[in-house]
Amino acid sequence: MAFSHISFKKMNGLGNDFAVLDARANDFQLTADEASAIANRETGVGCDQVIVLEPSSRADVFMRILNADGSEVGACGNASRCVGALVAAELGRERVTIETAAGVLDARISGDGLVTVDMGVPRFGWRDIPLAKEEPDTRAISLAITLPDGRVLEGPSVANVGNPHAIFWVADVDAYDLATFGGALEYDPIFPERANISLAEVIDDQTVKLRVWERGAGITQACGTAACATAVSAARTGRTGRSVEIRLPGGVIGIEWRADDDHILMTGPVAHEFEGTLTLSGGSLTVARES
Ligand SMILES: N[C@@H](CCC[C@H](N)C(=O)O)C(=O)O
Repeated sequence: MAFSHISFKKMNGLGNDFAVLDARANDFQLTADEASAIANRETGVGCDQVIVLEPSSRADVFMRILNADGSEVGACGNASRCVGALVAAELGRERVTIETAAGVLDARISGDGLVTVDMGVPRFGWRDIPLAKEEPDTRAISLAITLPDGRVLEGPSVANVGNPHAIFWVADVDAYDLATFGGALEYDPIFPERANISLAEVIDDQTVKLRVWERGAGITQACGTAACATAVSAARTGRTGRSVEIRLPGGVIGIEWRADDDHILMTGPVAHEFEGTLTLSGGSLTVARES
């Protein structure tokens, strides 16, 4: 590791949890192995993603996102809300901007403790997802998967909202054990950069129930970008309107796919868990929890 002591904050968005490290004043780079060690729930801080805050010349902060397996990615909806809340509190403002590898996001804090992030415009072209081969209609691609119990999942919608998502529409999301087959779908050859895999059930034209297997992290309590990708895919396929409530195991995210400019507005809560210090000594990581 390129650091010996660094403080962290443990936060979550609807149970999707993060170790947030601050490299703005104290410059360091994490390797994939170091991020995995921090994410380890037995020996590290324990989290789905490691978030590193860095200086930005285009926004109030740059947010680097590393999955629990160490892979670096372009977007994380729940972490965007957490970082938005942190930086807004630091600056004493209600609106802040966050640069990510996928672009600059605008975050707004409302008086009710919720944070709204403009997640930008979704992309649906097969090269944008990306997919390994041309698919003429990304509202339902030609992928079909036979599950170990013989049932078939087919025709997922796909979308890129800064990261790749595949959404399988089913009648009952609880009738499937996503943990047993999510990993194989994440690595299906149709997804050259792997993908986040969701099962989605339409409750009514304003409500969708969602379970997510996250690329690089496995099953999580909530995934903000999956909520965005699901909402836009639901609207695109005529399953819902453009304003929906996405119900995840960890709670509810509100999504509005704005008609004026196609930007996705994601609204949800953030939570502070505890703070602490990471120390590297003799090549091993120790975690001291301070509050
Ligand atoms: N939990 C996040 C998504 C994190 C990245 C994702 N696993 C990927 O690899 O694309 C969210 O709330 O969006």
